[in-house]
Amino acid sequence: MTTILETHGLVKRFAGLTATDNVSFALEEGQIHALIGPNGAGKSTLIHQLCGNLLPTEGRIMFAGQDVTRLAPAARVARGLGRTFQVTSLLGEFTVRQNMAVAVQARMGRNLRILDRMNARRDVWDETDDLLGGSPLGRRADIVVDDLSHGERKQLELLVSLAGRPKVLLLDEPMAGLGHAESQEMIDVLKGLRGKVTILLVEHDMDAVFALADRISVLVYGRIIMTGNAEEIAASAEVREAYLGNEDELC
Ligand SMILES: Nc1ncnc2c1ncn2[C@@H]1O[C@H](COP(=O)(O)OP(=O)(O)OP(=O)(O)O)[C@@H](O)[C@H]1O
Repeated sequence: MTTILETHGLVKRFAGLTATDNVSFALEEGQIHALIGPNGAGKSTLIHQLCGNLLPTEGRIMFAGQDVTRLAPAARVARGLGRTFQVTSLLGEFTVRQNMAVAVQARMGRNLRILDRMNARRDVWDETDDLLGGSPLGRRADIVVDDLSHGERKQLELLVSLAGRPKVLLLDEPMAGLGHAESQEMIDVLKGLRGKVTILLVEHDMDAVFALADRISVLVYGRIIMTGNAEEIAASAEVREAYLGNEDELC
């Protein structure tokens, strides 16, 4: 297995609080690796350091064999470290298909003053339609974003990220705010990405985590207390202890 993203002794301190406490972990190419932990465990702080929104106090982040610890967020995206909910938000008055085309064109490095000119760009539309064709959103391609449901927007944000052809996708709570049917559809969409893109998934929804993750790391008070597969994590007394009061979450 090849490690694509790893941290070495990562530490993030906020005043007196150590939110990331000597975290060393490895994300293997092709896997879906979930990061779980109780509220306040430091999951978002870790993700923010990986995508470059926060600088670590100590330690190193390696991506595709290179040290990216101090690289700006956009430079990480350009190297293939993608994430959802990034700065580029959806264009509410444009259709799903137009939003996708903008994302595809942005990856191709072309001008973002766009849609009229893009009528001439067959390659942009071809790739857009390929991406949409493999998604449940394909049937909503001509709907404007403002008319999409919350779950459909989340799916579109994911697809927009994929248009950047990331090597690794950092997903921060993709199930948040979704109803049961929408969550199930998102799980299916993410299952379809297995083997195509490496995913680090931060998620509170344990059904989704256990349905998707090849590996799971458990973060508690800023430290990774265990990494293993779903069975190992579910069977761990230490992990159950960490979720005390929420044990049902781990069923
Ligand atoms: N900018 C900040 N300044 C000070 N403290 C912070 C900052 N960001 C996060 N923290 C603290 O760091 C700790 C970890 O927070 P973080 O949001 O990373 O946890 P989390 O695991 O993502 O929580 P949740 O599951 O509730 O989203 C918390 O105690 C939080 O209050």
